[in-house]
Amino acid sequence: MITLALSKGRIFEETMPLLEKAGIVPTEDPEKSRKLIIGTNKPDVRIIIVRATDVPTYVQHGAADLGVAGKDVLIEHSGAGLYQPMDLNIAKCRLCVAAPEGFDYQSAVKQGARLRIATKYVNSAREHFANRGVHVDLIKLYGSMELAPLVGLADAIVDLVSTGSTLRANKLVEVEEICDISSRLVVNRAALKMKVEHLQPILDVFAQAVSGPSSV
Ligand SMILES: Nc1ncnc2c1ncn2[C@@H]1O[C@H](COP(=O)(O)OP(=O)(O)OP(=O)(O)O)[C@@H](O)[C@H]1O
Ligand SMILES: O=P(O)(O)OC[C@H]1O[C@H](OP(=O)(O)OP(=O)(O)O)[C@H](O)[C@@H]1O
Repeated sequence: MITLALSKGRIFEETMPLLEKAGIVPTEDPEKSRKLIIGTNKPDVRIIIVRATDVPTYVQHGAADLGVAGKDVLIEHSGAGLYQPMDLNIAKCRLCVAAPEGFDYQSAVKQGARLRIATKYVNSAREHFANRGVHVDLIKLYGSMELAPLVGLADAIVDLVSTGSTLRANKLVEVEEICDISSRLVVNRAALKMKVEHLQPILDVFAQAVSGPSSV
């Protein structure tokens, strides 16, 4: 049995076309079903539905053989045992520093101000500000980071931006880009060795599907 860990929403939706190219079709839609283990048309392949941030944990511990996780999630996850064979080029966005429209971030940085930064991405944020020599107090949040500067919890945030509409809706502007983000396939190293006959064909089809629309 091969177990694939996916999160509901964009990761599931954007992974589906790649799975279909591998001839794998889920028997249920996780948006409609409350089931957390979903079968597929292949009796030896199942999909487990987990939180996006939990995908690396399930794969690391071998509860899933492989999974799809954002680079943002993988940077924050600490743990060995994960093999990252490919960038699937899905769920694309960027990790940014954003601040309220009226806040002169660059001047504050130049003046050496100590900034309060709200984020879910503390490892990425710590590294980014350390590289820039910016003094920060990091405030860990689990979502809705855009709210923090609006209510005085933080001076700025580190969050994902795609269209920019969430920032605009909350009168925030991007002041620095940290890195591009996309989702990666992650594979349990032990599973790769022990289940290579089952896993390798799936990995091969994923690789072909990612490399171009003309491939099968
Ligand atoms: N607006 C966006 N556009 C494109 N990709 C995004 C966007 N927001 C997040 N992503 C990517 O999709 C992944 C999954 O995001 P999703 O919103 O489904 O989960 P989450 O709410 O971030 O995680 P969790 O449920 O564990 O808190 C993220 O880890 C990121 O790589
Ligand atoms: O630039 P945009 O296109 O507006 O996208 C950016 C938003 O997308 C992500 O949130 P998401 O939609 O995943 O909601 P969540 O944080 O509640 O999961 C991210 O945390 C931003 O809030």
